[in-house]
Amino acid sequence: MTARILDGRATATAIKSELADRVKVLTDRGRVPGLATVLVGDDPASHSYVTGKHRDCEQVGISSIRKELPADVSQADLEKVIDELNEDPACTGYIVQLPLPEHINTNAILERVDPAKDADGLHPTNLGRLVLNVNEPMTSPLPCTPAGIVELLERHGVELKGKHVVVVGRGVTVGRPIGLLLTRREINATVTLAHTGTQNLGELLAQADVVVAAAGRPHMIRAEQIKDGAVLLDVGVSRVEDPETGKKKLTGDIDPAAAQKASWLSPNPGGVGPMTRAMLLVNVVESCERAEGILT
Ligand SMILES: Nc1nc2c(c(=O)[nH]1)N[C@@H](CN(C=O)c1ccc(C(=O)N[C@@H](CCC(=O)O)C(=O)O)cc1)CN2
Repeated sequence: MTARILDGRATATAIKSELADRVKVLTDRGRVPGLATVLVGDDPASHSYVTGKHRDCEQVGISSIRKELPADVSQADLEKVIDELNEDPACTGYIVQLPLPEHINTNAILERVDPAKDADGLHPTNLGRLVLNVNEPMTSPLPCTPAGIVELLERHGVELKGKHVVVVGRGVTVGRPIGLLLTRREINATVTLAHTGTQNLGELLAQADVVVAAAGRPHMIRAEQIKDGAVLLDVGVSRVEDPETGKKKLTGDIDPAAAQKASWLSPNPGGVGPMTRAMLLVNVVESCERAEGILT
């Protein structure tokens, strides 16, 4: 068996085309969606993700604002930028690119974002709504990567109902929130959250119908660990030196040989990453639609 590809690039392109029509409706009514990004420091990967977010905005007609701060910015100065964005009417939603430098209290920053402008769905109020399941119908943004994974599977017709999903990784952007989403009644999966401290990971993987690998450990999930026909979502990303070229290349958490045993695989790059970006745009558009009374 060779896995079929969960094509995140093509799916994200389709979502962006649908969003462009919705943005036109909003702008025709005088409500222009505007995404701001806050980037601290000069990490090349974070720079490239933020650049991609602005490019996506341009493609669908969302205006965008870019705030860049030095790596040694103080907590107080960063909070000032957050306060300005909370007040800026041109910014209808924004994100603070993660990770932030170690001297910054990340949770305090996430908590300072106006929950109504939280385009990442990572404010405690919005995560709390996910926990309480008050989000049905959608009244607040979902974290982008978990929402992107669900959308990617749905658009490829992969059923999650009754399936055992093993999530590897407990980060705030993927591992922790995805279980809350997948165990909702309308999705109805059973979720085990594993992480780098899990002692019987092998046993859990052998039982998994679906594996969400989000630990950021290159090729940690191997073919011999997974069940025949498992669905594999490769989320974690590391930059590893290619022995042939000596250059750094993107490497996911799943060993490519696992594709021979899986039924579906999201490649990395080209799988969940583009979906994360597409769902960010969805959050921005939906918050404007809610404000306009189009989405209830
Ligand atoms: N505030 C946030 N910070 C971070 C998030 C997040 O959702 N919100 N997630 C990640 C980074 N991220 C978005 O910010 C992100 C990562 C990867 C991609 C992506 O499209 N990757 C491409 C490959 C890109 C490359 O070639 O370098 C792919 O997978 O095909 C998009 C967004 C951590 N921080």
